Amino acid sequence: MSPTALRIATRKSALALWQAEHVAGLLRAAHPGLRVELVPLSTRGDEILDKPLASVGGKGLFLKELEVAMLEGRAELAVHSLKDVPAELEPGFTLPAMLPRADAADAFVSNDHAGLATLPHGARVGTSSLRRQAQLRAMRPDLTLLDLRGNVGTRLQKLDAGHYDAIVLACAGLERLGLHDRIRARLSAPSWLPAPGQAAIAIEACADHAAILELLAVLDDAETRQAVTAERAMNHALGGSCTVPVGAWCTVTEHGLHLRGMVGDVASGRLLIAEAAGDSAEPVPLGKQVAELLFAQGAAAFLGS
Ligand SMILES: NCc1[nH]cc(CCC(=O)O)c1CC(=O)O
Repeated sequence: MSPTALRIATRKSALALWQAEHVAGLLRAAHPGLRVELVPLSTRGDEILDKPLASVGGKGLFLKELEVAMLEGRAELAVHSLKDVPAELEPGFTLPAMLPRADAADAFVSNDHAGLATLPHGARVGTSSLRRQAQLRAMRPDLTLLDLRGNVGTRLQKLDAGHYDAIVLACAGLERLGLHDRIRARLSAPSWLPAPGQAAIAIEACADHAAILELLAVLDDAETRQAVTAERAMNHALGGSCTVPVGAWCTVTEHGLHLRGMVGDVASGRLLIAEAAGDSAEPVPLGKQVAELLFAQGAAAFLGS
């Protein structure tokens, strides 16, 4: 029997609520008559704001409460930014849909400066992402890198309050929040790599609820899934945590997939970069291949902890 209503577990940040509303609208349009509502929840990842994410347990913090809500029957699905979803899901869960990807570039955001290249010597740049820190170090060893956590609105407020000369955010998040005007410059591939899965919205559900999975799967975008599956497979093969600076960018063309991957070191600003092409039906082997190429360049020394 097909469900008549779906409840979407979501975090309460403006970006999370926008994404959950977006999915709700798509589900209502795809399934006329289906009732869809939001179940906003607090997660530990949202509550712990004073420490770098990597030191308090990583990405899973943002998912846990939403997964518990699904297990307890308070929601049928959860909506996430795929980049916040760990390489390996908790047992019993699956990602039945990934929406078409938005702009995966990062955004250079500043009130006083047009781009990274024209920042004055020693300028203060805010980001707690190790991937962003390592790439900033590589391009501009002179910069002062400062931690910056919180949701998108909080980060912009801290910039506007003068705590930083510039900050780095995801273009996709700014665009979804109607903040496109804050993007001073795009930091984009191939010279700057996004996080695995950046700019893709994922739907998570219990793996054994076949009727629900069927309703959700209509929103899946095959090309996005191929690309982000390759990126996430690479990340997983590298150890798949957010305690290491890892970037990945996979493009999909008529000729197949092309994956470029990066492992970096924040202290030295050294970046290892590898790339390979593969068949669009085989994204996981491609991700593993690029991870192997990075290991062949010495990635293990960057990952060791
Ligand atoms: N880490 C928080 C987060 N998770 C997803 C996005 C942006 C949207 C996306 O990548 O889909 C952001 C904000 C940011 O990095 O600026």
